[in-house]
Amino acid sequence: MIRRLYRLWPEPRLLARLWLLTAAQAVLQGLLLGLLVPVLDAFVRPEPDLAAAAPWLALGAAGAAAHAVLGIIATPVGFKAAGVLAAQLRRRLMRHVSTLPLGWFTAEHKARLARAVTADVGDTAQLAVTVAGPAITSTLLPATVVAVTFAVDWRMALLLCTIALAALWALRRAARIAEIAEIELERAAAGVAGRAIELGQAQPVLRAAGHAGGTPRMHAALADHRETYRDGMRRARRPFFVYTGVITGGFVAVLALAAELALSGRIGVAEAIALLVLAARFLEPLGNLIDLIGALRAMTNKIARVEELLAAPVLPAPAGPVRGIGEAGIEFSRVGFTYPGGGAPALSDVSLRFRPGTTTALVGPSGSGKTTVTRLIARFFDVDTGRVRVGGVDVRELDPAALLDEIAIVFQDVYLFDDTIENNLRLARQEATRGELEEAARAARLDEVIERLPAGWRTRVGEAGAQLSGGERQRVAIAWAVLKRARIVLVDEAGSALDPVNEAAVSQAIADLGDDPERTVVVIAHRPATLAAADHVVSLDGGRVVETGTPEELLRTGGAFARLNRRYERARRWRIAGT
Ligand SMILES: Nc1ncnc2c1ncn2[C@@H]1O[C@H](COP(=O)(O)OP(=O)(O)OP(=O)(O)O)[C@@H](O)[C@H]1O
Repeated sequence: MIRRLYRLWPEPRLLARLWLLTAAQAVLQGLLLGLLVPVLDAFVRPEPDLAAAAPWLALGAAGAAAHAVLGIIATPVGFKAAGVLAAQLRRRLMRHVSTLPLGWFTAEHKARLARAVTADVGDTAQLAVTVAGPAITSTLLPATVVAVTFAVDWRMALLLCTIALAALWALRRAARIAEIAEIELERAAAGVAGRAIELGQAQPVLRAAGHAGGTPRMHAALADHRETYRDGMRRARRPFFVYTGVITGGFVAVLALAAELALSGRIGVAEAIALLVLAARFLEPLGNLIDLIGALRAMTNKIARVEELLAAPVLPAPAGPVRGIGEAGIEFSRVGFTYPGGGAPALSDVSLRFRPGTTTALVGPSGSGKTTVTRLIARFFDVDTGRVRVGGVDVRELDPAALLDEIAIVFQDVYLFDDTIENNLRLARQEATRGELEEAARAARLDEVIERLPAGWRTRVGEAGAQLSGGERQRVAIAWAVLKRARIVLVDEAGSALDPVNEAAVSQAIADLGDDPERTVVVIAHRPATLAAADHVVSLDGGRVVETGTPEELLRTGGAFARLNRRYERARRWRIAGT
């Protein structure tokens, strides 16, 4: 455990210093107890001999002073450690996560990351100080006391060893049960958390259905958590009693042996008293271990969760990465790809070309592979077979940062930071001038939105951009693309049901992006306006390309695209009739 903790920290020096200080204090305390024997021997005589005791007392005083100095040094290190260690581990985790493929960031992984960065890292650092330290004391102090006892009486030392072995056996059982209980409680807590999120998100539906106070699933999750907690406590009781039994029984055995040795004259009174004090200082910290074991096991599980995140594989880095591309053309050559853990291939034998200065619309039924095409361009994942080239260079040979510099992604649900609209835009290019900001806003049709906002450019957009509508957030993302001068823009229109004003503005802004002769635009198209403005259409089905061509060509051939277009037209007529 100590080794695992040590390996976890990128700069473990502080941790090592703290533990070394704790260990030194524990060993020193044990050795100081050994001085009791000559001191008591000098005092428990018919004529107490102060002169014989004096050097031992002086040594004891020096040892106690050294112990106090160690304590003075260790206290600020301990206070500082938890915060510094948590910050170090968070930095390590964030550094690792920032090198993971973007495809790793699924909802489940994001939730795990949030939990690790907040709770697990903080708790582990806290426990490394508040639990690992006392655990070191509770192990090293008894070990030193046993060594010292050997110097006084080997029989008592052997008895202490036997008690320690029995205690270790009981402790291991208690630890196993505590670990299982912690994992089960964690599972039950995750269930409650999931239901709580559901309760928050589905409030309108739940209120309409008369379940505002919680769904049966929520109550079941709470009951499960309660029962799991009780069950864990029930199961932990037995090994706890066994352990305290070993410690209490050990104390009785120590008393009996000391009495027997003293009464039979094999040891003197001074040694008997010293042995009893040593045994008490042996049993007390050993007894504390049972209280620490639950926390130590909880720490093991937390460490395991952080380690799992740190073990997530990064994308292979090229030996000599290409740092830039000449032009922004994209080419898929016989690409095959299956998602990690996925069953059927998401793309099979896909060959495509996206030329600079063009806008290509990707169309096809749900699950046909449209999103996957855009993800492979941005190297969220690596292909299984074939190649994806950007500017003629295999994306696996490109420096990942250089590739992402060229790309802007306009998702269906754009995430904005809780800051002003200006600062959000500046994320694309920090040093952009006011003129450049305004030009990007105009190109993205964001200028008309900013004019309407109460504080203009200085309006705060709220948590995740909640003060803006979905279409307005998409306009910010398009402005990012312009400001970043991204030569490749990937747009996902899927699922973004916009009002007609926003829809027209966003479609027009996307169409304008494609007018730049150096820019390659790929749109997962769901709007007739986008389809009409596209230079090319790629129609996918079941992970394969079924049609490519200009919209006019594909309309003439009457295939999948023509059918899709007819559906869009019908939907548009319904809307016009309905409005
Ligand atoms: N992260 C993932 N893990 C496993 N399988 C996935 C993942 N994402 C997509 N898939 C699968 O890959 C296939 C292609 O999915 P993709 O998202 O590319 O389709 P799509 O055409 O964009 O669909 P939609 O229009 O519904 O977004 C589908 O079978 C889908 O279930």
